[in-house]
Amino acid sequence: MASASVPLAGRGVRDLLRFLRLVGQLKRVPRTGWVYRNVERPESVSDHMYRMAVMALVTKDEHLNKDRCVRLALVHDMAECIVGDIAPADNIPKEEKHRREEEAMKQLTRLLPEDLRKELYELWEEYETQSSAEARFVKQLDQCEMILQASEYEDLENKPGRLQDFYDSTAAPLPRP
Ligand SMILES: Nc1nc2c(ncn2[C@H]2C[C@H](O)[C@@H](COP(=O)(O)O)O2)c(=O)[nH]1
Ligand SMILES: [Mn+2]
Repeated sequence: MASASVPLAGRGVRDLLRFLRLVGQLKRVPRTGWVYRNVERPESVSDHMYRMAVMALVTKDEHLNKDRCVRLALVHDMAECIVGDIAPADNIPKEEKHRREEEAMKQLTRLLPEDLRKELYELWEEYETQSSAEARFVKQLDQCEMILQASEYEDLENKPGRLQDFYDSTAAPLPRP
């Protein structure tokens, strides 16, 4: 929350609450990939980002700034509270997906004080442009979290292999061990 030493004025509080209510919508955005495969009670986008943040938290790699990885994980899909969860099957051109998400991040962060606006927008941009080792690692966590979730759904349904395409699409050799 905003610094206790500099309490937000009336409008600032209202805007912060608007921001938090928008972000709260992520709890109710189901992950499209599972919806399309008729998974029962599919996880939400916030469920996905939460476990990615935990995965980053338990990472041991002295070459990475772990705190930055946790922050990147928590912000990377934040735009989906406005744009929704666009899956490859939606066939939305990546330029259009980027335009929608960029506009959503501007709309979201506009509700924050300048310093926080800059911090969150730059985190999102770093992940979107994959411009750091941390961002590239978090992208791998994104894929790892998805296939871990796929395996859990297969176990829950006792249907091994039903979600094989989620594994196949991430099969490209990960550049990190
Ligand atoms: N059927 C597939 N769906 C996929 C695949 N890769 C991602 N997805 C889904 C998962 C999410 O619902 C959505 C986007 O995920 P992000 O975390 O990138 O926002 O698309 C896949 O290979 N097959
Ligand atoms: Mn994601």
